[in-house]
Amino acid sequence: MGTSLLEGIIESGSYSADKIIVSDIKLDNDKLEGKYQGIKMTTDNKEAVKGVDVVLLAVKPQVMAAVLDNIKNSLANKLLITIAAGLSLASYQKTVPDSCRIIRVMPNTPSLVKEGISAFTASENASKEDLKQVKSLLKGVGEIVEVKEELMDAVTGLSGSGPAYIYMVIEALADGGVLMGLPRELSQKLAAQTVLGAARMVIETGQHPGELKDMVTSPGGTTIRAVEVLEEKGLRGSMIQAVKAAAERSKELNN
Ligand SMILES: NC(=O)C1=CN([C@@H]2O[C@H](COP(=O)(O)OP(=O)(O)OC[C@H]3O[C@@H](n4cnc5c(N)ncnc54)[C@H](O)[C@@H]3O)[C@@H](O)[C@H]2O)C=CC1
Ligand SMILES: O=C(O)[C@@H]1CCC=N1
Repeated sequence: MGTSLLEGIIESGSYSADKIIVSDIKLDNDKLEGKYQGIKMTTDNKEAVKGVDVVLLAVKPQVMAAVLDNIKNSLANKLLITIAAGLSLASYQKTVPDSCRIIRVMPNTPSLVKEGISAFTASENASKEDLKQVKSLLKGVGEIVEVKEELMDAVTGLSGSGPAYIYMVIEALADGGVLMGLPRELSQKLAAQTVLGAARMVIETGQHPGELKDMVTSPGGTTIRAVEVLEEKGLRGSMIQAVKAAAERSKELNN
């Protein structure tokens, strides 16, 4: 996820590569350094955060405590942005200096192609400038919305993890096309563009998805036969339960 954000941020022009230091214990130096002139790479988190104004943490929730403990002495007066699922603002505040402002963000991987959506929530000591900064950083990679912290687990279950559910839908649609005789490549193209087009219809017309579904569904036609199958097999119930399961897992990660 860190790489998706990094590449989206640089390519959208939100930040130039020569202002960024990437720290990762497993660095793929050649790849990023070759691609983005001036970007600095290190495996030393402590070194990386020393002279900067903004620190963005993109490690797994399970290693966050160790990473924070290692860098906490360099976080005074800095803006800390974290994209870790589940971890509350309070869980960081236990470790970082009081003067450190924290913004918790839940992005998603389509940020890589500037079609992401990120939700964020900020600590009380975050300034208007901090909010502006995070918005300008993330707006280059897609939509951005501010939410109350108690909604972050639900956001994680929906838009954070959601791209995976939709990739499964696209893969399954393509399999269906292949089953009915379409070549794989054509089938995948038809599937992906259908998902993209349907999403655009919801966003651009503002119509209820049920109403848009009805527009496709001719009486006695092909679509209603498929809708009957999807209802029998529990597509909508499965999606609702999937979002719930992921949101509950997000909550568990804070324990
Ligand atoms: N993958 C996704 O779609 C999303 C992930 N997130 C959050 O992003 C974070 C990263 O998740 P992924 O990108 O999926 O995991 P990942 O395993 O692909 O990336 C984590 C990176 O952290 C590095 N790393 C591990 N320990 C480190 C340490 N001590 N110091 C410096 N670097 C270290 C790893 O080498 C790796 O490159 C998680 O907190 C996750 O909850 C948030 C939204 C979406
Ligand atoms: O699977 C995960 O835990 C991360 C958080 C949201 C998307 N991926």
